[in-house]
Amino acid sequence: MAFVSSFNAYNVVNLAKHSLPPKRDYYPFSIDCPRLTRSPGRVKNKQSTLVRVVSANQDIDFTDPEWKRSFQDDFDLRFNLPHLRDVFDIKPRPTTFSLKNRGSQVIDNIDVLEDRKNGYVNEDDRALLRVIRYSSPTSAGAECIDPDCSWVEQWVHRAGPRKQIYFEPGEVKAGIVTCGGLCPGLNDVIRQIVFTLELYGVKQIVGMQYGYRGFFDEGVPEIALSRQVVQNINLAGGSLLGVSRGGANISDIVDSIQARGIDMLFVLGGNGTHAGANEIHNECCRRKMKVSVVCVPKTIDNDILLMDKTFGFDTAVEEAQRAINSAYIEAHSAYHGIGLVKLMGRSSGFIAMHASLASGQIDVCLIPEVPFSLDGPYGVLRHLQHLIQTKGSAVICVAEGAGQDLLEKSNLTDASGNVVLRDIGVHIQHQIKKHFKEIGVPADVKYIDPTYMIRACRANASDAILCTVLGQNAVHGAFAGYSGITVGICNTHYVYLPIQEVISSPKYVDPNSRMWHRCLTSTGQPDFS
Ligand SMILES: Nc1ncnc2c1ncn2[C@@H]1O[C@H](COP(=O)(O)OP(=O)(O)OP(=O)(O)O)[C@@H](O)[C@H]1O
Ligand SMILES: O=P(O)(O)OC[C@H]1O[C@](O)(CO)[C@@H](O)[C@@H]1O
Ligand SMILES: [Mg+2]
Repeated sequence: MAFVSSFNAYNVVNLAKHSLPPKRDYYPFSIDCPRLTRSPGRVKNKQSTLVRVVSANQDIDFTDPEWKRSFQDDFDLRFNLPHLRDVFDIKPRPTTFSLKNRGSQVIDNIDVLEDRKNGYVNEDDRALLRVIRYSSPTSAGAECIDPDCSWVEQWVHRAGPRKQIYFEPGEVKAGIVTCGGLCPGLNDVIRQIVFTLELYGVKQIVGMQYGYRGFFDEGVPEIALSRQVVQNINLAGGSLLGVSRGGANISDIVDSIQARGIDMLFVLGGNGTHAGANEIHNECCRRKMKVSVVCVPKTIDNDILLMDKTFGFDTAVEEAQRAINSAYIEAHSAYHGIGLVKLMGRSSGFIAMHASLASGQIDVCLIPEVPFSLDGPYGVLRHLQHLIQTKGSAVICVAEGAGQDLLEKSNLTDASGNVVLRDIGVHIQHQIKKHFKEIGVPADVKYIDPTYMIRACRANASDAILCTVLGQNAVHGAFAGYSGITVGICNTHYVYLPIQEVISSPKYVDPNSRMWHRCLTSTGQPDFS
């Protein structure tokens, strides 16, 4: 077979350690991981004031007529996808994925098939990351690179099946792992990954149980996955494989990957999981293991950079409607009723903002990105007083990460190192009761905390489609030979992004964005700062 010349060499030391049969995928040459280590940052403009920018961390001289070209070159380098070819001297073979192929059939001569009907994506295809041309930095939500906010094209790699692949499907062992908190759609993604792997002709697919723990806890064995096993898992919420936080020792995980002979690892998780997956990718690279590590971003918080949205978010927002609607009915039916709903969102207020917008029943939306006071003439409590006087009732939606500065600082962290937040919902509830008691006005406060109800449910239709496409593209990305990448949706197009580019920080609601402005227009709330 015309395939991958240097796969026949292996790393004898590592293999001996785990008493494995020799595999073709360990490569003894000393080639360093070539990935750039730059991260997004801020650029100084010529007046030396800091402009909010989309990317790049070097100083740019905007008086240089070539600055835009340098910026774009730098951008292209950063968004270039890490590929197994960067480390291994490998050659591709024609893909076994064909829309005319149904798994069992081996395609000997791909050229006889019509490419267009198979839907292959060219390696050089790109999607535009930013699509708005702002005429001024003062435009709502403007993300500017230079002081004039000029138009700079930023292209990222298009996701999809390639005509050439870098693995022999019959020899591949693929692993899937789900980490972090639950999220609607995890099962849909697992299911599509399995389906698509089988379409390529992969026979060995395993699920690692309970997140990264599954790699090192001998009490939780890997489980074999097949179309039959995953056929109906999308009908329920949760994760077939289980999830967990903490305990990610990268060296142990990579030892385990090596010992199990995993060639492709699909990692479903949020920011923390992505950081772990990137380290796994780098460690595999350092050990010269030919393993493709591909992430699928999972978080109801929608806080992953550069993406339109993450799967599970839509469902969470939809589920949050039920809580908001109940709070509204309670508040509306009571004399001086005040409904309060706390929604998830550790660092970002996307769920609270979108749920408020969707319900149309919220009078006050509080998110982590926008500071507020409870007390004083411009505080939330005075506004509630006004709402009770004028409307007779009020409904508040607060994100869990909002107003943490009003509470005692928390020194606790969870197993993954995330700060355990103080309960802003309980605090606001107490403050409202106290305030109305002090001013001698009756208020009937009803507090609803639907926290786990909005994520322990089955994906809705829009998330189910998103999960399907992301799961398929994750497999296409691995077969295309990429590693250390994640798959996302940018401006409605599906793309591959280097993990490193999406983990530099959580994505936040921009208080200057049109969406936040729309939310304020909808609630009619004033500025509480
Ligand atoms: N910086 C990091 N480097 C390596 N591993 C990490 C890092 N941060 C977190 N992890 C590991 O990734 C896994 C998931 O992390 P975490 O609990 O933060 O969830 P997450 O992926 O951010 O998802 P969620 O959106 O539910 O918070 C854990 O096993 C954790 O130990
Ligand atoms: O209680 P757990 O499982 O740690 O999850 C809570 C966290 O999950 C998240 O929704 C992220 O998935 C955060 O907003 C929230 O703080
Ligand atoms: Mg996280």
